[in-house]
Amino acid sequence: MATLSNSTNIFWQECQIGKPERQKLLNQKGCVVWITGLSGSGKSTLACSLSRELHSRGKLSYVLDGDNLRHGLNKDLGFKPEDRTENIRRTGEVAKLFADAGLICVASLISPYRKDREICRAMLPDENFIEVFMNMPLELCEARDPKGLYKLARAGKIKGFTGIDDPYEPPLNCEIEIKQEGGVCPTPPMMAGQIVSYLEEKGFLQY
Ligand SMILES: Nc1ncnc2c1ncn2[C@@H]1O[C@H](COP(=O)(O)OS(=O)(=O)O)[C@@H](OP(=O)(O)O)[C@H]1O
Ligand SMILES: Nc1ncnc2c1ncn2[C@@H]1O[C@H](COP(=O)(O)OP(=O)(O)O)[C@@H](O)[C@H]1O
Repeated sequence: MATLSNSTNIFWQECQIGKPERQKLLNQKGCVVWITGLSGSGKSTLACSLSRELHSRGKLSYVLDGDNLRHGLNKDLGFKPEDRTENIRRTGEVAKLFADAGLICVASLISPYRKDREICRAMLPDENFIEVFMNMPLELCEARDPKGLYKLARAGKIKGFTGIDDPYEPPLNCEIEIKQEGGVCPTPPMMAGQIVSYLEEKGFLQY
């Protein structure tokens, strides 16, 4: 894997059309909504529901889904800790570009390690990184098991599976937490509504 900061003699190029001009055009503020949680916790479901809701309001978003990125940009990476770290770093950099483009970038990755998420947060002004924790119990995720991966992990056929034999470090100070109420999971539109309310309140849905 390439080491970081290997380039020398490079200079930052500015353009006359910058983030403010793009945000004005779109009438919204670019930011990153970073959804973290166990496999099966509902990250992709929330990302898609949120993107649909924003679209219906005339707001431009783009979803960066961990599974999808691993089909292309991150296809050279596996699930060893250092590969996950690089996966999150690259996604953070791409998300930063989308936010700079003026979009509401929705990143949905397990992103199990706190320090990796903090590195992505530090790439942006703090208020522009909105960390959403899918706080669903492992038992629920495992019961859902839509891809049958927990079953394989329990059988020892997948090694280093998050929540089984690889750690998940919950956020300590996320902006939004999605959790069950009275043992019931909010519906996808309800989860998306929670994020939209936050974005509205913080002024991201207008410029
Ligand atoms: N060992 C192991 N641990 C966790 N997940 C695994 C593993 N192997 C494959 N998968 C599948 O990969 C999806 C997670 O990819 P991510 O890029 O989000 O993972 S990470 O953020 O780098 O940890 C994850 O997708 P989601 O279920 O949507 O979370 C799994 O389908
Ligand atoms: N709010 C919800 N209520 C009920 N089922 C859900 C909810 N969110 C997700 N699911 C279901 O749980 C499973 C895992 O969701 P998914 O979005 O793929 O999770 P992740 O991306 O975190 O792996 C899917 O079968 C999905 O339909």
